[in-house]
Amino acid sequence: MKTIRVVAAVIKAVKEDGRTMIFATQRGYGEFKGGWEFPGGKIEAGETPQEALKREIMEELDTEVAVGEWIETVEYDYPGFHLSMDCFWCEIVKGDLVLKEHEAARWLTREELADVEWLPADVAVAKEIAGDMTPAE
Ligand SMILES: Nc1nc2c([nH]c(=O)n2[C@H]2C[C@H](O)[C@@H](COP(=O)(O)OP(=O)(O)OP(=O)(O)O)O2)c(=O)[nH]1
Repeated sequence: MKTIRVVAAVIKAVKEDGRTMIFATQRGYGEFKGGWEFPGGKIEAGETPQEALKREIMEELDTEVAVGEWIETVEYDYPGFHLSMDCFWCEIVKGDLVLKEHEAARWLTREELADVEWLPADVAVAKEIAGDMTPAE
């Protein structure tokens, strides 16, 4: 089966009340339209995952991110292809997260991470991230 190598940004921000929020986007086109994901895309030849991620977030959201720690690499079999997806913590350096390709976006608290319809490959990542975040007091 064909393998698609993708990189995804788990963009976090600390809000005024001290809570950490995660940015989730809803796909606006294609096979998975309507599903929720972490923004990102396919790694092109010659790119490091970090370079691909910075490029994709600039293209999709008009925003510069700093790519931080690697979280995990998701390996998932879709009916037509195998997905290998590197997930990284990211923070916004500059920009307003303009939705150029996505249908919608939400900032989610740890508790809200279970509230959106994640793409099949993302369900486990969302759980893992919730486990890494500090619960609300
Ligand atoms: N970006 C992203 N893609 C994901 C996630 N979960 C998941 O299953 N995918 C799948 C959907 C797509 O089949 C593939 C990513 O492709 P993409 O369409 O975002 O990549 P791209 O921007 O380079 O796309 P394109 O120019 O070829 O349309 O990975 C996720 O959290 N983020």
